Amino acid sequence: MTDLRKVYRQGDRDVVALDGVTLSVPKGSVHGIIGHSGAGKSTLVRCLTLLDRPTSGSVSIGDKELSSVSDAELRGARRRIGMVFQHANLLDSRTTAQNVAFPLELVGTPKRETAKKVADLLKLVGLDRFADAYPSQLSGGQRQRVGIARALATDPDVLLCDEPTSALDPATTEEILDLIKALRDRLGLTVLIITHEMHVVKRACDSVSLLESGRIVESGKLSDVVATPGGRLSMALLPLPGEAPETLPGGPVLDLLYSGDTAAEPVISGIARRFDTDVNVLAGSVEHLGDAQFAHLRIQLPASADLAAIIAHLTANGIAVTTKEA
Ligand SMILES: Nc1ncnc2c1ncn2[C@@H]1O[C@H](COP(=O)(O)OP(=O)(O)OP(=O)(O)O)[C@@H](O)[C@H]1O
Repeated sequence: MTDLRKVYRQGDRDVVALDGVTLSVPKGSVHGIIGHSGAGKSTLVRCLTLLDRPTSGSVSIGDKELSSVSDAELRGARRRIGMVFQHANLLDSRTTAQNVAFPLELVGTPKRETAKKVADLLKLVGLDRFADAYPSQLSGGQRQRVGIARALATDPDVLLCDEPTSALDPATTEEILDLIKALRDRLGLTVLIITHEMHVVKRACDSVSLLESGRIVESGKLSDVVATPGGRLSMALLPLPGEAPETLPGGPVLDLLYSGDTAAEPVISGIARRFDTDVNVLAGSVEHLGDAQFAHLRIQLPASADLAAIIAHLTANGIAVTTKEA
């Protein structure tokens, strides 16, 4: 999407819901868009699914621009994006198989082809034994699996997931996110997950954008944004406990941010030995993101420590250091 703007007219004033959103998601990757209520997530979903026309800017998949297609081409263009909703939005009077078949019926797919496709999709999402069950007989996680199978029925290039796990318990959330990643691997899908929950981003995404007041204010690979000292996403991905003190009498307080390779080194004992000093760990957070481990530590050194030399040593070892107190 390029320079996407959406302005709503409300009475006599304009509400800018999207204010120049530009984002390119590589094919086959899972990208999270995270934002608080009112950030513009729903508007973005509506513009991406072509339910709403952006005021300006464009949406493309591959080299096909979707936002400027004629009304006649709209249905075909929409099929390139499979949509997964917070609540699976299944038709209660239809069985699992009939729900998945629904988008195929809409485009007039022959019955035999539909039956084969539905059987394949149900297998793919692990629901082949539930083909004849009705939504009321399924758990929330199973219903969401049906929703995902239905979204895949028209062989989309992109899976757009709007708060796909917000209505699920933590264990089911993990199952569904793992399924989405497995489907990406298997089908080469490009996945966009719109969410307000950071754990969804941690679990499922390769890259992430922070949407705020209709703008993307930070964006990048998870491993890059987490390693940006002071970055909003970094602090949200690797938070320190709320009560961690920023200043303390007795000596300087430092925040250290480091990743996988460096995390293998014993950073704290390394400083203690090398500089013959005490190191007080005030707070810490360690996360596995993708294949790598990231750590965020807040430490305090004695007033007598050689601060400049310690910071130079840490920086030389690839550790980002922020001084909380001079
Ligand atoms: N149809 C509309 N008419 C006028 N203003 C709108 C309309 N839709 C959205 N807005 C405004 O655009 C801004 C973004 O809203 P949007 O619903 O996209 O945010 P959101 O991030 O999805 O929030 P939530 O998670 O609460 O749904 C808000 O200020 C909202 O009031």
